[in-house]
Amino acid sequence: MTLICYREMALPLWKNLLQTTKERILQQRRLSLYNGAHGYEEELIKKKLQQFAGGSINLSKEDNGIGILTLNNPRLMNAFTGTMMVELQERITELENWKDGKGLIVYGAGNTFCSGSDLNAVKEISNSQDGMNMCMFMQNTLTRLMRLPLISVALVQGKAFGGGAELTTACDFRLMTPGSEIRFVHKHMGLVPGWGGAARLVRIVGSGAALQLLSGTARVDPEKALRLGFSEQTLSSSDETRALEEARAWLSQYTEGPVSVIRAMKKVVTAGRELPLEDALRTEKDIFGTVWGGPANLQALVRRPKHK
Ligand SMILES: CCC(=O)SCCNC(=O)CCNC(=O)[C@H](O)C(C)(C)COP(=O)(O)OP(=O)(O)OC[C@H]1O[C@@H](n2cnc3c(N)ncnc32)[C@H](O)[C@@H]1OP(=O)(O)O
Repeated sequence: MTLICYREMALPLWKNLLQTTKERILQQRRLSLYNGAHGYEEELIKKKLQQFAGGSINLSKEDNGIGILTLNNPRLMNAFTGTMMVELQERITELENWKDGKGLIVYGAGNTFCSGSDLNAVKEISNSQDGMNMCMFMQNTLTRLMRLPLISVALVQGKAFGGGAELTTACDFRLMTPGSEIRFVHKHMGLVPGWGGAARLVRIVGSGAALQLLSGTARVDPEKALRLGFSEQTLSSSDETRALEEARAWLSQYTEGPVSVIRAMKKVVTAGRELPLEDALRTEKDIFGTVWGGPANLQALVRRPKHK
């Protein structure tokens, strides 16, 4: 009798768990670009990447709704090892499931951003199948980062080279510290960007400037980045703790306010940025429906604020 009751209680729980897991996988597929239909073999490349260990990607979630994502491999100027690529994907999944999140700062440990992919690992996966799978793996992950309902900013200290430069373009904004440098060095490696960096760069600075930065492997210092509209601001300090504090303060101007509204704001902009106009308008209507008559809206109607 007890056994039957226990089974009856446990069954809906299992069903619920299965349903949630299924929904999560479906949501990840929707937010990603590539799947098996594109010849993408995720499990194969993950297994390969796990062989190149080192460093870590750390995430801390603060009470103010700001997440801090740290690239942590200072011995190699925060170059992306294989396990760091896999960990980045895991942290992005965590951020997708963080319902209280409003903002994200991406930065590198040890006063430098990231020197791109780990050249030791790259040498070992230089065949075409691994290269294509790694490219699709990183594009999927960085596209999901770009589509997070969080306002994201790359805090660039020291150097952001190659894949590190590409990563900065997956954030909504970039802040640079004095003496820092972003550089798409791919041409020197006989490559073009493959983590989605070229497509995103064109949308940020325009096709002419993007072509110059890529084909000239130009050094982008804070002044040049400001001129190009690539960076929002040059911070006053290049000290890690103080720069992080400044980045937090800068981001807070935009994350201040109710979670539901901030997240909805990022979603309407993502739709506007990515979809054809009519689809973007319909998406905006749907997202509007999630905040209209919601708690923040009703409270504002009671307060009747004057926007002086
Ligand atoms: C997606 C496509 C890509 O990302 S392709 C990779 C593009 N990136 C690169 O080619 C960066 C190559 N590295 C460099 O140009 C220099 O190391 C830079 C980043 C300018 C730093 O110079 P510097 O401050 O003098 O330090 P360093 O050269 O002594 O470097 C310290 C240790 O870090 C290592 N390191 C650096 N970058 C990488 C990398 N991408 N992959 C693997 N290791 C890297 C250096 O080799 C050096 O290590 P070690 O002390 O010699 O053992």
